[in-house]
Amino acid sequence: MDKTQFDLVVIGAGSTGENVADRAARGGLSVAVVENGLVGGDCSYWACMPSKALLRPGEALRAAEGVAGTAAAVSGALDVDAVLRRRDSFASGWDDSGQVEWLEGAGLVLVRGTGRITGEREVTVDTDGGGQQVLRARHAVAVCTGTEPLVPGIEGLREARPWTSKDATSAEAVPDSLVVIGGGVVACELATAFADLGAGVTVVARSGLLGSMEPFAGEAVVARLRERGVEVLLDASARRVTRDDGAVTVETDDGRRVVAAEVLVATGRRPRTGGLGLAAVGLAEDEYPEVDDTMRVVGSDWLYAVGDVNGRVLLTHQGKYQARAAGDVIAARAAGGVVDDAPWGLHVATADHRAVPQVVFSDPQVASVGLSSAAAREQGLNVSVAEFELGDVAGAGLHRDGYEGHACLVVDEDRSVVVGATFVGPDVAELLHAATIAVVGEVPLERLWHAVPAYPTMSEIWLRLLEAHGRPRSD
Ligand SMILES: Cc1cc2nc3c(=O)[nH]c(=O)nc-3n(C[C@H](O)[C@H](O)[C@H](O)COP(=O)(O)OP(=O)(O)OC[C@H]3O[C@@H](n4cnc5c(N)ncnc54)[C@H](O)[C@@H]3O)c2cc1C
Ligand SMILES: NC(=O)c1ccc[n+]([C@@H]2O[C@H](COP(=O)([O-])OP(=O)(O)OC[C@H]3O[C@@H](n4cnc5c(N)ncnc54)[C@H](O)[C@@H]3O)[C@@H](O)[C@H]2O)c1
Repeated sequence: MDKTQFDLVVIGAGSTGENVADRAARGGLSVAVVENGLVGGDCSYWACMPSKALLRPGEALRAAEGVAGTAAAVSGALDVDAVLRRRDSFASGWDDSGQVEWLEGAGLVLVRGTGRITGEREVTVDTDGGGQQVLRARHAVAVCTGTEPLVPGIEGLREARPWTSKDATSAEAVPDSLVVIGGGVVACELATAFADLGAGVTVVARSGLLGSMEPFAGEAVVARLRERGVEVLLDASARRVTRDDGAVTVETDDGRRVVAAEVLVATGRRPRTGGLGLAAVGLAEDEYPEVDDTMRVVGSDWLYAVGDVNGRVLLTHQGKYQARAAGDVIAARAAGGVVDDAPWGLHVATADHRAVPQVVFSDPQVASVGLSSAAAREQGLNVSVAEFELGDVAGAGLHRDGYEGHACLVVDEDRSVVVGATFVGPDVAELLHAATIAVVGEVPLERLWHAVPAYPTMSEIWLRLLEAHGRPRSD
């Protein structure tokens, strides 16, 4: 085989790129994967895994402290060193040899270096060894290069050498104090983690927290952070940042000053497309490429953009879901086979539009799927919202003394189906998939009344929410 010619060339071996490549190879294609960092990408080394490894010990401690009887069995604070060493193991010590072994075992060819598009179906790699290799794709090129932190143009911020989520998730030590700029998922999770680990944390958010979710979610996270001694400044925009004698000062536009050892910027992401050569194929270099539901770039018959880089949904599980569709459709198109691109078909990522599940591992956890009530109304749906206090469910009371939590279902009354759900409270993450199934399956409320939650589990929240909504008549 000509080593420079493959059926598919994938740029980026993160969780998305790995899955595009694997699915296409299972479909019979030869695949090269180009990676200039660690095989496995952000999720494995600087995002999901290390951040959750930093958060889990605090959760476990709170769980034990929250039950009379076990509370007496735990004393003292977290063992920070042990937490950091456990985090290291979840990041595989930032060594990707395990993932490389998997990749090669799957029959994929790894090319280490930085790839860029230099023509139709052509990728030129500046290899890690210092040379260049030109890879030609018979059928398709898939760009799976992810996103990078967006550092806003706040005066002095860049010069103050801020932490990004990459620095925070791989931190070797816990700073005495940390100021977090931003109010989204990264800000909430990392503020929680570093507060658990003993840092004095301040959050500076220009509006509320978790703004795209149901308002009660962000409000609950703010309340708990404050209860635990985190200073949360809402409706506060960072105006200027300075670093002197090791300390960082963040000044807000209403004149407040926060001094801390480190500043973490958590203000969103931008596509990692710089230098990728997208301009050579008529696309903007610094924008999320527009794709159809098979992840093919609009206007092209060979270029795909999958996962974070297309900006549809910045979540590992959705990137992998897109990857399964894209890998399969690339193989199908290469074979001249049938393409099933109707909504919910084999080769499309329909769930991206209306059934995305997400868990924020803050304290309390926030788990949501589908549309928020505000988004559903904006879409013109005839919406009703059923709400219930999770703490009033027997299983939740057993789970933790004085359990506090809240949940809601967003119902499209015209179709009598659930289009969104949000659960807030300790350990609600595992409640979410039932809601995802209800939303994706468009299960009529009439039928949901027959899905009986076991007693006494937290899942009885479903029964209470259905009762709060009222039983629909089936005639
Ligand atoms: C702090 C944090 C926590 C998160 N936690 C969660 C979570 O709990 N759950 C969840 O679902 N999502 C989470 N996310 C989001 C998740 O990390 C991303 O959605 C996911 O990593 C995207 O995967 P990807 O493969 O599309 O991109 P990436 O993981 O970014 O992979 C892209 C790969 O492409 C490589 N690359 C880039 N350019 C080139 C080039 N020109 N040539 C060669 N290689 C290149 C990069 O080195 C990288 O390995 C979190 C994000 C952050 C920041
Ligand atoms: N558990 C998870 O699933 C998980 C965890 C972490 C991250 N992620 C994903 O990673 C992505 C990135 O997360 P994120 O928190 O960085 O982004 P985000 O979009 O969730 O939040 C960005 C925050 O920064 C604020 N902001 C934006 N520009 C600003 C500016 N100039 N000044 C001050 N504030 C500004 C926004 O108001 C918002 O509060 C998200 O899409 C998220 O879904 C997921």
